[in-house]
Amino acid sequence: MDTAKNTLRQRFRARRDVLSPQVKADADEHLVISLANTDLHDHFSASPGALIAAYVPVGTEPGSIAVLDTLLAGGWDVLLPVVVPGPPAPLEWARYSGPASLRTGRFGLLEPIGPTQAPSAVERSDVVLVPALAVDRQGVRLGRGAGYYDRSIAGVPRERLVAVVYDEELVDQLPAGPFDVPMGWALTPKTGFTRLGTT
Ligand SMILES: Nc1nc2c(c(=O)[nH]1)N(C=O)[C@@H](CNc1ccc(C(=O)N[C@@H](CCC(=O)O)C(=O)O)cc1)CN2
Ligand SMILES: Nc1ncnc2c1ncn2[C@@H]1O[C@H](COP(=O)(O)OP(=O)(O)OP(=O)(O)O)[C@@H](O)[C@H]1O
Repeated sequence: MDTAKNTLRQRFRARRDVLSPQVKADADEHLVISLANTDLHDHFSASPGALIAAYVPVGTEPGSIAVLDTLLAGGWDVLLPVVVPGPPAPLEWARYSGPASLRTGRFGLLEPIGPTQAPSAVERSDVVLVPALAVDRQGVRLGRGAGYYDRSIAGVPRERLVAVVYDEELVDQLPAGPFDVPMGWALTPKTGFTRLGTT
């Protein structure tokens, strides 16, 4: 199972590695539009002022700081993950209050400088945007392979969990592992929100 997942990770990574800056920028712009429009409120029945857990994209991960700023401008409270020292453990969380509030943390990831909140903070979120390399139509998500998110989101209702991927990374089937937490939605640049696991 792990070999199968690792082979798939390499394959999806290789595709991201050759994304042109223009394609990436267009995709990020579309994500901003999806999140700025009413989709979020329609799908999650959460009003501005509600809490959304997001992530700061690195490399060719879909999304941008502009996505985070769009959420802030829309009145959302935004939480970002903080990786704690040591072996993989549940993520801690801290509030995003703008690009100046970020500093480089573990693995070169940007993290908020403000006070951190316990891992359970994510369970108060109305929406959780989860980074992924791919997701399938049943909701099985392929992540980086360290298990940080699977350790962190098991207590979040599925219908609040959104895997953010490029359109080609929403696929028919991925191998599922025992700890995989199923996603309720995919968010892709071209299609916006797609409900997962309902057929
Ligand atoms: N933008 C973003 N933030 C995120 C995640 C993510 O996938 N994307 N995570 C999703 O889980 C968590 C961090 N998970 C990570 C897991 C492994 C590595 C990584 O690069 N590991 C290297 C070892 C680097 C080192 O030891 O210094 C490796 O595996 O080779 C980075 C982040 C939380 N924040
Ligand atoms: N809740 C958990 N408790 C203990 N081990 C876990 C848990 N979740 C995942 N793991 C372990 O972490 C490793 C990576 O898991 P998996 O392949 O599901 O990662 P992933 O979902 O791709 O990564 P991530 O969640 O970091 O994006 C595996 O060895 C898995 O057994």
